[in-house]
Amino acid sequence: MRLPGHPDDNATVSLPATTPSPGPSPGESSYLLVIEGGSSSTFRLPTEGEVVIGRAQDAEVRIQDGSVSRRHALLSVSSGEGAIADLGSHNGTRVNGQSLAGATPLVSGDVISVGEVILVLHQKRADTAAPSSVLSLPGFRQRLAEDVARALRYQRPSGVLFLDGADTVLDPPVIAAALEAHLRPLDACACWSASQCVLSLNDLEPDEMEEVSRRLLDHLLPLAPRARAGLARCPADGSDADALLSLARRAASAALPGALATEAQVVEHKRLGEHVALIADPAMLRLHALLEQLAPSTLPVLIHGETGTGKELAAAALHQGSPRRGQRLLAINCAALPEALVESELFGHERGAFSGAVTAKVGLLESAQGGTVFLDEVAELSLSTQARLLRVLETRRLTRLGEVHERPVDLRLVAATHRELSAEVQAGRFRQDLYFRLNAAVVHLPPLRHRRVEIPILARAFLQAACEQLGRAPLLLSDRVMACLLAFDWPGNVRELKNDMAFLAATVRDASVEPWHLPSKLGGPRTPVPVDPPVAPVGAPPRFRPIEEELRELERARMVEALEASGGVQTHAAELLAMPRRTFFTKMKQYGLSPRPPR
Ligand SMILES: Nc1ncnc2c1ncn2[C@@H]1O[C@H](COP(=O)(O)OP(=O)(O)OP(=O)(O)O)[C@@H](O)[C@H]1O
Repeated sequence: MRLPGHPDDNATVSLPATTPSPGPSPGESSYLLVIEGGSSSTFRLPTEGEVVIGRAQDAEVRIQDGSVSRRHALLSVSSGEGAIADLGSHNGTRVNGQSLAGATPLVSGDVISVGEVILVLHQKRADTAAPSSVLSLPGFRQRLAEDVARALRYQRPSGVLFLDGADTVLDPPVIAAALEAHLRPLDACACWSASQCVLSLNDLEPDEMEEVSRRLLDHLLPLAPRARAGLARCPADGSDADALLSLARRAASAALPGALATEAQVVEHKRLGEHVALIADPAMLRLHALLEQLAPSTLPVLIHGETGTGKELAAAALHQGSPRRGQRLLAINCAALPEALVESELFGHERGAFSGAVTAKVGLLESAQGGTVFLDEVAELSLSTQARLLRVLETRRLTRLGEVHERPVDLRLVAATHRELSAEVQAGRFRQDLYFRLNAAVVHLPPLRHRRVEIPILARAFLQAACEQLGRAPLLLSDRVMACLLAFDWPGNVRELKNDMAFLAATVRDASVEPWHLPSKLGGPRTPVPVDPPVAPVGAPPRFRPIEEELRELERARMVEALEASGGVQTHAAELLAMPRRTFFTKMKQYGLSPRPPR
C-alpha cells in the first residue's frame, strides 16, 4: 500500500542552516529529520503505509543530493513499527552504519544514510498513556547520551535545558501538560526531582536554542512562578552528556527567578593577585574550596598534577587566601636550578664559602621572608638539598652555606610535583621524613582531559585575552573547532591550550576560527594554510609571515620529534637537539609540551 505524502511535507527541501526546520506540530506522529549538507528539514511520516526516499519528482521524501538515487529506499510504517529497504540504489542504504540486507526494522533514533544524506527517525511511541517526549530519568540519560553523540557525529547542535520550578512541585503529568505541547518530537524531557525537570533539545542553532528555552520556561512560569532555567549547548559548552547536564543544572541554580542562564554564569572567576583562575568543573570547585580552607594556616601543602594543570595558580590561591598575601609569593622551579648551585641559590652563602663566592648572597628562601615559597618540581632536588630543606621546615631557621650560625626564617612552603612522591620514597630518591612533612595536606589537580567542561570556557577566555593583547578584533571559535578542542587529550594541559589560543590569535585573519586554521595535532592540515595569499598582486612587494613565528613553529616541531625519539626523557631529547637542558626545559613550558604521553 502506498499512502500519499502530506501535501505540506512533500515540499520538504533543504532549508538554509539558519532557518528553523518547520518540524511537526504538537501531537503529530513520527517523522524523519533529513540532514542534507549543512541544512536540515523534517518529513512527517504516515501512521500506516510506505514512502519512497529519493531524487525522483514523485518521491515522498524528496532529496536533491546527487549521491542519492531517484528511487533510493522505501520506508514502511505498519502498526507504528517502521522498516526500511534499499530499492537497488547506486550508493546503498545504511542503518547506524550497517549496510542493509533486505528490509530492516527501525527504532526511534536510528540513523539512516542514503548516499551522503542522513535521515534520523523519530518515532512516536505507541502507548499513549505517557506522552512520548516525557521519559523516565534513566531513559532520558540514555537518550541524552545518544543525542549528544549524534550531534557531534553529524555536527548538528544540541543542548540540555534544566528547568527548576524552585519551590513548586511539578508532577510529571503537570510537566507533560505544560511542556509536551511545545516540545518537538525530536526533543525529550524527564523529571529530575519533584520540582525540577530536564530536557534534551536537538538540531537547533544557538539563537534558536535560547529562544526555544526561553519559550519553554515561559510555559512553565504560570505553574511555577519562581521557575528558572539553565542551558548548556553541545559542542559549544561541552561534549559529554553528564558534563552538559551538570553545567545546565548549575546554570539554572545561578539564574534569577524567571530567567534563563547559560554557561557564562556558572564560571567562577577567581582573582589571584595578577592572575584570574576560571573554574567551572565540580571537582575544581571542590579543590578551590579546600585551598580556601588550607590557606590561613602555615601547614605545608603538596600539589600533585601533570605539567600545565595550574599548580602555580593553586599555590597563588593558597598565598592570596592567607595573611601573607601582602608579602612575596616566590615561585622556584627546582628542575631549572643549575645543579652545582642549587644549595647556594636556595639557602644563600657567605663570602668565601666556595671558590667563586666573592660576596655574601641572600638565598631565595630567605628573600621570601614573611611570604610564601612555591617549590615546583620538588622531587628533582638532591637528597642533601632535601635534608637542608627539611631542617628549615622543622626549625624555621636557615643556615647559609659557609655560615656557622642559623638565622630565623618565616615561610609558608607550597611544593609541587608531577611525580608520585611515595614511589620516589620507595626508590630511595626522596627522603621519607620530608615526604611525611609535605604530605600533611595534599591536593590533586586533575588533568584538563578529566575536566573537559572547562575546555570551551578556558579556550574562549584565552583567545579573547590573546586578541586583546594583540589589539585585534575578537575571534569566534566555530562549533566544529570546539568539537576538535573537546576531542583532544591536551597532554600539556591548560598551558598547551593557552599557547594554542595565542597561536590562533596571531595567525587567523578571518572573523572565526575554522578547522583548517588549527594545528595538525587538533585535526588541522599537515601543512599550515598560508596566512597571506600565495600570489601577491603584480608589482606589489612579496608578503611574508614573521620569521619569529616560523622559527618558533619549527623549533616546537623538532622538540616534539626529539621527545618522541627519546621516549619522553627530557635530558636525552635536549642532547639530541644539542640544546642546553635548562633552555629545553623552559621552552617545553613555553610551547606547552608534555614530557610524557597522557596516561
Ligand atoms: N583555571 C585556570 N584559569 C585560567 N588560567 C589557568 C587556569 N589553570 C591554569 N591556567 C594558566 O595555564 C598556565 C599554566 O598554569 P600553571 O603554571 O599554574 O601550571 P603548572 O601546573 O604549575 O605547570 P608546570 O607543572 O609546568 O609548572 C598559566 O598561564 C596559568 O595562568
